[in-house]
Amino acid sequence: MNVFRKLTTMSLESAKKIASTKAVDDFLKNNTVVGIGSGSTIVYAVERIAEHVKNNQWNLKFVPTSFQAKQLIHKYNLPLTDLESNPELDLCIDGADEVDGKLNLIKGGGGCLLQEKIVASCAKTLVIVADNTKNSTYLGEKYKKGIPIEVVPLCYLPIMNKIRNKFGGTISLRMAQCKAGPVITDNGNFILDWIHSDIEANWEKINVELLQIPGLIETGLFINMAYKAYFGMPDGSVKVQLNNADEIKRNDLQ
Ligand SMILES: O=C[C@H](O)[C@H](O)[C@H](O)COP(=O)(O)O
Repeated sequence: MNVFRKLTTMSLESAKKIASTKAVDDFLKNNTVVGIGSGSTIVYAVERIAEHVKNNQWNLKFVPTSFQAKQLIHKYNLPLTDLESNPELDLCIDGADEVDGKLNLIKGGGGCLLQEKIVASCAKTLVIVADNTKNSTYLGEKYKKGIPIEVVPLCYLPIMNKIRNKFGGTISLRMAQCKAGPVITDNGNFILDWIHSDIEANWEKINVELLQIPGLIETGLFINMAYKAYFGMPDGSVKVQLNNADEIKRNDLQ
């Protein structure tokens, strides 16, 4: 492996780890219900959570946002629960593909956006952990693969046409890497990736309009949902970004 490439990869992984460690140390409390996000960064958060549970004998329960998250919860022998037993969560920790200046997010690069958004919406506080490459001014500045959109398989093509005709941009059906055909989500659906590179885009309005399309289940636009984001920086520090919007839930200030 090229040495430069190896060093870059290592520093990104360590950036994910320091962000996750600090977020967990700041937000995890005893006797709470916690949502566990999906992706590569959340792995470090769960590692840290498992240390707290073991060292402090904490009584916590965990709601997964994907098959992967459920496996992580099992791997560390953490107590698993669901939204039927625990419809209200104290905290949800998750990664993101991009975080803009207002803490709006693009999520779903790993195809897990639907359950992630449901679980986050049931939590008092959503905290995001990421490496510094995810920190941007506007959505689409850094993450170039487009907005992930989960759709019912039978209408993926009309939905692609409707989005293209109404909003422009380019849109594609996400194809699997080790299987012939499309990616199938944990919910049995397809994912579209929509590239719309207007830096002035009103994502809140677009998100509402997208959700009007029959068969379009959910978007990877998480608008005004995150309270705080932790970014691991190349110098080993952690940058913390806060959502100052009045309506955002903030259980660390209570
Ligand atoms: O569908 C995947 C999720 O939204 C992830 O949280 C997101 O893609 C970030 O993943 P990673 O931490 O691997 O960059």
